[in-house]
Amino acid sequence: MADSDGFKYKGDFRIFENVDELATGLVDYIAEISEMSVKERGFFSIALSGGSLISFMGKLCEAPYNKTVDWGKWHIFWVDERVVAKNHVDSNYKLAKEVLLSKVPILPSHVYSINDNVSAEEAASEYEFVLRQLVKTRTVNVSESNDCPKFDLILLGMGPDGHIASLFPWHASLDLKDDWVTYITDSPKPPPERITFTLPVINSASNVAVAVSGAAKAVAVKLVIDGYCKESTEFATALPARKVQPSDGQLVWFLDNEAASKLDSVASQPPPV
Ligand SMILES: O=C(O)[C@H](O)[C@@H](O)[C@H](O)[C@H](O)COP(=O)(O)O
Repeated sequence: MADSDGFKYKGDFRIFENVDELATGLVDYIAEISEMSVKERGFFSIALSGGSLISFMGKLCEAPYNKTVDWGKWHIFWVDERVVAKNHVDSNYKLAKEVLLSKVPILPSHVYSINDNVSAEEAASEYEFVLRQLVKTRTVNVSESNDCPKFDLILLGMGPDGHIASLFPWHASLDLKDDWVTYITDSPKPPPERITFTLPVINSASNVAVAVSGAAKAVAVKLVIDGYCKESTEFATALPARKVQPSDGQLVWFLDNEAASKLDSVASQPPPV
């Protein structure tokens, strides 16, 4: 449905019976984009968020992916990171390392984690500097319409408030146009200090996937995809996830039945016989 300003939400969605099937669908898709990117560019640049998304990715360590994926070509980034030590329980890097990076042959020099020895502000500007170098060498592709990095794949989760990465509803960071990476010190989801890609970078990617599960997210999913929800007084336009609209790329949602349960297209299906 179009918003009052005529904005019409674009994106595909895939709905799965349960989180196990969602995880299989997601890793199949990641393996496919990886193969395509390596064929086209010789590299695969992938940016990860934190949260349950990473547990879904655990299936990449299993057959057939552990053998068929060209791990040596992967370059791994973080869409957002909590400003904590890399061995801290809140670190997105630590989670990805435990679930995936320590179990597959990704080259340590291709893992671009955030400097955990400096302030949030310094970490964000250092990370942007690193990205600029990698865009120059085209390890990360560049967008043709702006000078932003064009990641082969950006993976996002979504909170019940509609946040993605560390971009939260009504936060000034949502309006940044020129920065690639920014920092916040007031995250409503702990811990408070985080660094995050900005919307222009997320929306410049070739592919963006949002993986969401559970009934607690159903209202936000409905607001973002359908643009309204009778059970909520929130404005759909305020949800950061609704601002994820790749300008020249594909957006795919991976949902389990519970998260998708309020969508128009699902609610209008006849009940199974
Ligand atoms: O570091 C973070 O906190 C995240 O990157 C954040 O954006 C996360 O992806 C969502 O909050 C969904 O997390 P869950 O899937 O665990 O609910």
